[in-house]
Amino acid sequence: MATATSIVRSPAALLFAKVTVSDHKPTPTIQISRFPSKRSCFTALLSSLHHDNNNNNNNVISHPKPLSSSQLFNSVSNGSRLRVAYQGVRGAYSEAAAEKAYPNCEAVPCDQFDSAFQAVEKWLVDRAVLPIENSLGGSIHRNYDLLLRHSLHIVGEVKLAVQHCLVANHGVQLEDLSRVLSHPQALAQCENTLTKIGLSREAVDDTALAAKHVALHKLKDTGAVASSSAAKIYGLNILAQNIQDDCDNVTRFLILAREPIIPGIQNPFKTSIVFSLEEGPGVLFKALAVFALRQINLTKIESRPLRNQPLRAADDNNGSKYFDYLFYVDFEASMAEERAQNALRHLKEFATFLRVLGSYPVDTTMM
Ligand SMILES: O=C(O)C(=O)C[C@]1(C(=O)O)C=C[C@@H](O)C=C1
Repeated sequence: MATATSIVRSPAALLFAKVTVSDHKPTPTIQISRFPSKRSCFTALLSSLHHDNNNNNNNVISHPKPLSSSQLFNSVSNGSRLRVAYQGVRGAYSEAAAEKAYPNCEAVPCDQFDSAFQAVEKWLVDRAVLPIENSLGGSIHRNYDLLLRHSLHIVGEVKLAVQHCLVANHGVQLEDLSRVLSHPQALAQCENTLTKIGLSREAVDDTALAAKHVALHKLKDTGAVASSSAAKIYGLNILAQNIQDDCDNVTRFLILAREPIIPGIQNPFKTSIVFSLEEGPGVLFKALAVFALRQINLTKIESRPLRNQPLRAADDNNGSKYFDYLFYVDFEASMAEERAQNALRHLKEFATFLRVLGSYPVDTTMM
């Protein structure tokens, strides 16, 4: 058996972990070991689902189970097809995004976004495909925070048209439903429709997990907002199609890898950066001007709290406090272009922190 041992750097703790990568072992069965505990009323429901998963007592719904952080040391890559981690269970939109990015890949389900980041860092998979923003629901803040906490590189983006269905068990009518389960982003994208129907909403980790739960527990009063492929996988009936509030509902996913790609100039490229600034009048204006001065178009700006020092006293000592922010900016230029290099050199002169997250081809499939 050929094995390769590599040292992988865990940026969060600045620790070094030893990971063994084998290219001959078969892919191990990946199991759920825990569910997040954030949503209290839903915890019992989720743990019953967990129990069902582990007993594997329903062969209609026995699919590979998501990778959790605790299993990351026990799983190996078989070295054949490209392995692409996504968050969710089979039938999630993220799985479809992974398959759109890499049509012949082995899509590997992970229970949390963080597990997908770690799976790449520990060489268990080759890439991760994770949602970053949606045209209706906005940014997926958790992934912005994780991008900084981990040291992966953005090597591409993929845009996916998201068409939600209201799904339920066969024989269940719309008027039988009192609540609906789904991912918070999916619920937000269908806000108006769900309000009109008058259904109460409960959040779960992904849309396909919602469908799976409704099917597994043969629920009669609860439906799910999920994809038509999730309905098919879990044997559910589609009560309504295209229920998102706008028919042009697109989610943008990032493709993450251990190594950056060499930026090109032949195709349209985009670069993602994160930086922080001193407090003061016009500082953000000055930061954004480094791009405007060079005719570089910005496509996205997001601010997130700088977590290790969220509050700072004002210089004038009048007792007021400022929040500290990180600014995430996407701009339309490749790092191979001189104007992009000059812009970042200029920004570095006054930014208190700057990191290039990746320079990668623009997904032009939905333009
Ligand atoms: O729940 C899923 O199916 C996902 O893949 C997650 C997710 C998201 O996080 O935004 C992906 C696409 C849709 O916007 C809705 C949910």
